[in-house]
Amino acid sequence: MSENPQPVLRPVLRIEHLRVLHRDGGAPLVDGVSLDLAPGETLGLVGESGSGKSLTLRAVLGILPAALRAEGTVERAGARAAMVFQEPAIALNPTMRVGHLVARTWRLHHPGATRGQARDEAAALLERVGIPRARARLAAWPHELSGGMRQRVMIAAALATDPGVLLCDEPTTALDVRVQAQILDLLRDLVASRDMAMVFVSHDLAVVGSLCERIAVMRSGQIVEEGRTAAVLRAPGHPYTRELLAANLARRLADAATKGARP
Ligand SMILES: Nc1ncnc2c1ncn2[C@@H]1O[C@H](COP(=O)(O)OP(=O)(O)OP(=O)(O)O)[C@@H](O)[C@H]1O
Repeated sequence: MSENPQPVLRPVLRIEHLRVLHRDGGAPLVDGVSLDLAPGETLGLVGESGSGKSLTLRAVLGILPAALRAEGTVERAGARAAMVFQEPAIALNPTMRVGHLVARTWRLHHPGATRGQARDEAAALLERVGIPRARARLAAWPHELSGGMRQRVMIAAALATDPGVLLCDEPTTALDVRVQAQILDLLRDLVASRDMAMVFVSHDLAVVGSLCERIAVMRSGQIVEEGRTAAVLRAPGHPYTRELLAANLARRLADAATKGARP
């Protein structure tokens, strides 16, 4: 029988035995998380509120709150990581025009470039993330844009760093369902066209199911189950994953019933 081994790709992100702890002691908030991400791979990180998903992403990026510290290994193999946060209204600087934010971020990563080049790149990036009349919007303030457009600006700013890994922390939770779907389409398209890996934190298993090849389920700071998304959702091995699935299904059914009951 002939063997047909998969090429071994060097991971763009390797997390080993990551722990996040309070500086003044107590139980770890993230407790021994290990994950590998190949170039272009998509991983959904799910689990109930407080299970340690956001802190895992923040530890990868080195932006933990001052009261916390990380232990363990995070290797990025030269790939940059950029983060898209849940609430673009908070993450965006309200006193900076959106074009300036994107141009400035791009210029930080292209030191020899001129202001004019940075402006052109910013317009191209805003256009890439689906902002109509991008050049005219360079001068817009964040408050002049809708929530969905603001999240597109955040994604453009993340892309300006030319990341190998995009870390998304519930990037669509604050948006209405229609806009959510548009942003998910955009992320799907970006990951496919840029060979960018992505970690996508979400409560919503259906969203992860539609977006991510792999899934890791977190509970109390630990990964309790990990695998191909389709396999895990079809036949969850851990009781907690089954609970999460049941809770997700119940919520979806309740939402559908509420919508159906509207006059
Ligand atoms: N700055 C902080 N100081 C102390 N504890 C914190 C801090 N930030 C988060 N925590 C605690 O760490 C734990 C994990 O938080 P984290 O935000 O990673 O959870 P999460 O899984 O992302 O939850 P959610 O889905 O609600 O965003 C929680 O118990 C939280 O209360």
